[in-house]
Amino acid sequence: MSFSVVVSGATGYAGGEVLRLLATHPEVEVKTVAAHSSAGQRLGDLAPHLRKYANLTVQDTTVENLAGHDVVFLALPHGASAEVAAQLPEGTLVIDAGADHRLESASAWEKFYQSEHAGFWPYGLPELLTSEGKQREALRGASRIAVPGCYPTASILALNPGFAAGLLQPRDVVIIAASGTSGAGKSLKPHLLGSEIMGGMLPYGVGGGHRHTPEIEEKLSATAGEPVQISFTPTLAPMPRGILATATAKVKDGVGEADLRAAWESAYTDEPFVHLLPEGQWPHTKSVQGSNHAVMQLAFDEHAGRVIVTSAIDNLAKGTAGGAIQSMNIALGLEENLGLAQEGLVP
Ligand SMILES: NC(=O)C1=CN([C@@H]2O[C@H](COP(=O)(O)OP(=O)(O)OC[C@H]3O[C@@H](n4cnc5c(N)ncnc54)[C@H](OP(=O)(O)O)[C@@H]3O)[C@@H](O)[C@H]2O)C=CC1
Ligand SMILES: CC(=O)N[C@@H](CCC(=O)OP(=O)(O)O)C(=O)O
Repeated sequence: MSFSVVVSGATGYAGGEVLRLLATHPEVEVKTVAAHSSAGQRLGDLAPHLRKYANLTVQDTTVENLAGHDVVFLALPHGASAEVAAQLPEGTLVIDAGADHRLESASAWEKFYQSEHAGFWPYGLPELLTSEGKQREALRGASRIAVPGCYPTASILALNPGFAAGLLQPRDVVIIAASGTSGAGKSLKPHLLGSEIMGGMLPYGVGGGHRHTPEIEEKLSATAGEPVQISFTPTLAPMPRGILATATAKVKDGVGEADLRAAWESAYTDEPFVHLLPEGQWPHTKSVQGSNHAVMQLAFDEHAGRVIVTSAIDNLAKGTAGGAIQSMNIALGLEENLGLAQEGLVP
């Protein structure tokens, strides 16, 4: 049996990546693609790389066009998914790549998104260690899933094992992450003009203002069982895809390198897509490009009393579309790695 799927936001980077990965998925059939301003056009004229779906005509994102499928992927701008999602049948699996249902805290949502909170769905990060075990269990049979943001995926995976094992201090956590330009979506943005971003790097959202700050804090706090406070700085890197996050936290008294390594190893050793690299190897964004894998390495800086964890993901794969499909597989009771067999694209 195959599951019928509609991808809304199909003409965007995230929706396009969902389609690219689903093209090799043996248990689903993409029946409908939808978007907004490009409705009525042939997908092949807008996204020629998606050959399998070239002859599908882009539909408008309406409840009527989305209903009637087993699975609905929403890859729309923030704020655009909540209203349509609320009108879809309970039995439909709805997977939202946008932010609308990621935050449990209504006040954090209102502060960072300046709009009404739409509610909270199970968080689509299967490897997250929670007080009730791995988040994977909360996704089994779920009918609504909120896919994490790309920076939160890289950052939370980097620090979660240390908080789950009670090894890290909850204050003075610093995360600096570099993202490829596709993280900003396909619409024209003045700070992303090719001639200015190629060959150079710049920070943005500096000083605690980036909307991924509350998302990272909320999930790490739930794991730690106490409020975790982070300072997060994103930067733009001259590459189309990829995130390299460097996260550092002070360790608790008496914690050493062996404790840290044991915690990260035990968190990820059985995970199909998240890996602590062998000692001495450090993550490279190229090695996960196009794949659903996340790779990381840690070091203990004894002088500073801090653990330093560097993690790499592809923002469009594990950071969005890959994570969304992995979560779909779990929710539907399929093998978790279906449609996600791609290795990294090197060089
Ligand atoms: N890019 C990334 O790395 C990541 C993105 N995400 C999230 O995925 C979502 C999509 O991002 P991304 O693909 O980058 O964005 P893009 O700008 O590349 O694409 C946006 C898509 O949404 C459609 N769209 C725009 N406005 C509306 C609307 N009002 N109603 C319905 N459809 C609309 C567009 O259709 P049309 O072209 O026809 O107007 C297009 O298909 C966002 O919520 C983003 O936060 C999450 C993690 C990472
Ligand atoms: C480079 C870049 O601009 N990145 C985006 C993050 C994209 C993403 O994953 O986050 P959301 O799903 O929350 O939009 C940004 O900083 O806004």
